[in-house]
Amino acid sequence: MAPTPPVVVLSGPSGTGKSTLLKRLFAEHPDSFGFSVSHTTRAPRAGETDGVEYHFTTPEKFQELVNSNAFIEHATFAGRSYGTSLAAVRDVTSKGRACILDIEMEGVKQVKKKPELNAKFVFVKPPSVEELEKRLRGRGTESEEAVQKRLGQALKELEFAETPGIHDKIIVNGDLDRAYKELDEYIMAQLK
Ligand SMILES: Nc1ncnc2c1ncn2[C@@H]1O[C@H](COP(=O)(O)OP(=O)(O)OP(=O)(O)O)[C@@H](O)[C@H]1O
Repeated sequence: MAPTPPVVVLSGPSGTGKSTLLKRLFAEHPDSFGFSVSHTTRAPRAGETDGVEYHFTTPEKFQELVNSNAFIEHATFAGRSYGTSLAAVRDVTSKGRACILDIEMEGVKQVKKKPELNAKFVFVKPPSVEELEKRLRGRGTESEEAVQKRLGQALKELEFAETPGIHDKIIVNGDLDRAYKELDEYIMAQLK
């Protein structure tokens, strides 16, 4: 039997380039990867379908899932809960695809406590905080207040990433092509 494909956790400050790198990875290897479908208590937006973008869930049902230890990581942002269930991860790996989790620091800490997942942890680092600020502004998706908030959080994430033994691979996303090559080589080696 083929071995179960790996779970790869990608984290790093907002604006560091995770989505950009992942988009390219998925495009270049269309059959190798999948994202797990998360649970959320937020309402579906127009065009969103239950079980596709998210598993839309009531707060009561979400709490039941927390209590039954169904989530490998979960968190609440702005009053809405989000979680990644083990079943959602296995849905991806059982199809022979590596499951990529794009999560933030608190989620990383929780997944770290699940050694049975055998996850690999990749951290995407900006070349400098100044460059990160430039990218966040350049993306043009955030208000000034949101940029400041994300930068404050980024400093915490960068400090956390210094903890020895947290990440299996740290990639500095300075030159995009070079960073992509490093990510591609590391992840493809995990798939062998
Ligand atoms: N190596 C790079 N050099 C210059 N600009 C980059 C590089 N990588 C990404 N960018 C740009 O930086 C901005 C932020 O990238 P992206 O949205 O991929 O970040 P992210 O880490 O996924 O952020 P979030 O966690 O908020 O979703 C984008 O405008 C993207 O085009």
